[in-house]
Amino acid sequence: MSIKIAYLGPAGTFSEEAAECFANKASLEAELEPCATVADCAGRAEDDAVKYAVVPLENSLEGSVHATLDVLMTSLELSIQAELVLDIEHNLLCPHKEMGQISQVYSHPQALAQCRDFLRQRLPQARLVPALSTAEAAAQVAREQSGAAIASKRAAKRYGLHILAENIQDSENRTRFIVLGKETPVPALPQKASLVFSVTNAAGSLFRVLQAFADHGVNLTRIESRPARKQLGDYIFFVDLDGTPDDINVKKALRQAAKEAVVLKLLGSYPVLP
Ligand SMILES: O=C(O)C(=O)Cc1ccccc1
Repeated sequence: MSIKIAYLGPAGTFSEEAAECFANKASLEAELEPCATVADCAGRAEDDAVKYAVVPLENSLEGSVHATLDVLMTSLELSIQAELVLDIEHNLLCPHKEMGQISQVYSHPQALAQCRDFLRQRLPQARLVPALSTAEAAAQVAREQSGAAIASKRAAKRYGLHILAENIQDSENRTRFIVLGKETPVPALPQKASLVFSVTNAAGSLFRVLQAFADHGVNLTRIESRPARKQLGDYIFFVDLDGTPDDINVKKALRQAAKEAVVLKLLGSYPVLP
């Protein structure tokens, strides 16, 4: 039986590639459903219209995708089911072949930022215009027959655009995608877990939460702060760690950390897909 997977669309995005990759690795027969925003993707999974939502979380050059952190922070039902990392190659796509005529470059804000050096050197005069996704930018450029888009080669093919420059990202460019859903994933090696917490605004409060992981020898692989969206200076913290809450040391560390934090929520414990 085929299941549905939502991804940040339209067709031709890196999220579509990640969703295909996840379906293959998990041997799922899947129907992929494009959504306009990360929040829409998560909403489809929350409403049970799809089983999974595949969204970008973090990029090696540009850091976190805030829309995804916001979904993780607010969603009560979704947890992280799996993660996968993709190499991202960006290209400059255009309806014509003249680099000199480009006055606007459209793309997802992360893609524009990942190609900053190229844009500064080769198109210093161009206005950079954010789009909902790289493929949405390609579709718009094809529709309007003006400007250029930063997107994949598969988007170039799909929307009938010329590739004016290949491989234009600043340096090694990898993106971590997560699979959101309502299931409790079946343990497989290696495992990671993600959590979010807040602390009081007092000396040592963050230190004491982190100390819990150090005390029990749990390796943290990422820490990220985001505004708590209450008042200026209030933050929440996202942490990833090696292991699962089934590991005794992780369990103890989480119990100790939860005592020190104001709130602490587990976002999922999941396999890292090779
Ligand atoms: O816009 C896309 O294609 C996405 O899937 C989001 C994104 C943008 C830039 C790098 C990786 C993912």
